[in-house]
Amino acid sequence: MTEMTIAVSGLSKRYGRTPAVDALSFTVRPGRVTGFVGPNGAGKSTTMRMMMGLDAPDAGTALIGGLPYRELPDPLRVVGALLDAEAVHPGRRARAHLLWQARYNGLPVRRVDEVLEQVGLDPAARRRAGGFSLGMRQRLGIAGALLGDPQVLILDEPVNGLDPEGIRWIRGLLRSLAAEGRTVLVSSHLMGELQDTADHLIVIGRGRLLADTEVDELLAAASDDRVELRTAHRAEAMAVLAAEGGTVSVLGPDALTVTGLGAERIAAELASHAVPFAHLAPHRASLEEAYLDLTREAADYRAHDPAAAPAAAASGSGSGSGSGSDSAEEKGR
Ligand SMILES: Nc1ncnc2c1ncn2[C@@H]1O[C@H](COP(=O)(O)OP(=O)(O)OP(=O)(O)O)[C@@H](O)[C@H]1O
Repeated sequence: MTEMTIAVSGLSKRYGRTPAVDALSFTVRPGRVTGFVGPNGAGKSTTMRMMMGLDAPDAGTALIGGLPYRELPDPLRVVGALLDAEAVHPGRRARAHLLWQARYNGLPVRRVDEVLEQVGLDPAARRRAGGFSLGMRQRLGIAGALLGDPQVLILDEPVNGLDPEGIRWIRGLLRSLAAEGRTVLVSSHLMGELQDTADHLIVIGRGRLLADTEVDELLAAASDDRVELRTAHRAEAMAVLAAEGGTVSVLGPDALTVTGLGAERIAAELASHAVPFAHLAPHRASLEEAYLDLTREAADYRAHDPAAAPAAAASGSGSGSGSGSDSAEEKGR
């Protein structure tokens, strides 16, 4: 079977004078969940629409299994997409909507009941989509994407509107689709949403690539050697660890962070000075922190550009450690 990658190369699109997507290149591979992240207005939806042949690029290509979407011989069996959950006619019943989609695209009708069950909408199959909650409409859109049993899934903000049970469900679904060897691209403007879902991340800002990275690598790079320590004997612990060359800062009444000494060394020093402690663990950065580190310099740059206010606001909380000398903008080139 052809390897069903999504290959984006030099992709660009402007709306008037605004570049929505700017010379973007990346590859989405099978067998893993790839998160597509960036603040509101970063260009995720525009990129996905170009992948699906719904918008024409000004330059560059977006190929699925080596072909533009419009040249795929049997597109719905190759790619399933959720681009706009509001696209269902409100008067149409869920099952009738999927039946129409299946018949129109020459897909087996039995798939309709299979996908309704897969997304947990079978009890609502005969209800009109107009009465659905946003979460139910998302599930119906995902059912439509799965109808052709496609190798490639392109889902724009599928978590939007889902309740906690729904979020857990979609995580499981995406992970199992990837485990079956499918190519899964899922966008979100919230990094945290993808923390337990994505294996790989494509991060964009203002239409440009900021990072193309394994989630684990990004987290490791952002986690540095900070160790969190809880002890009721804060002053003694600070004295011992500072004397050993650690940099200690106070997090709370009984909480410290220590850099410059590993967790094992800290445990050994505290034990040898008979300072009791309750908790000692290496700090593990959240995806949100890693993302802020990654976009900080790009955000500083954007803060001087009034046209970029939404992107700057979305990534400008300013917490965390310095991001070193190579800027996120440079990494993207
Ligand atoms: N049809 C359009 N006409 C004019 N401008 C558009 C159109 N579609 C998108 N844009 C602009 O292109 C830029 C990228 O928008 P896009 O919707 O692709 O971003 P996004 O990353 O998907 O954002 P969100 O997270 O808000 O969905 C934005 O500046 C947006 O205003």
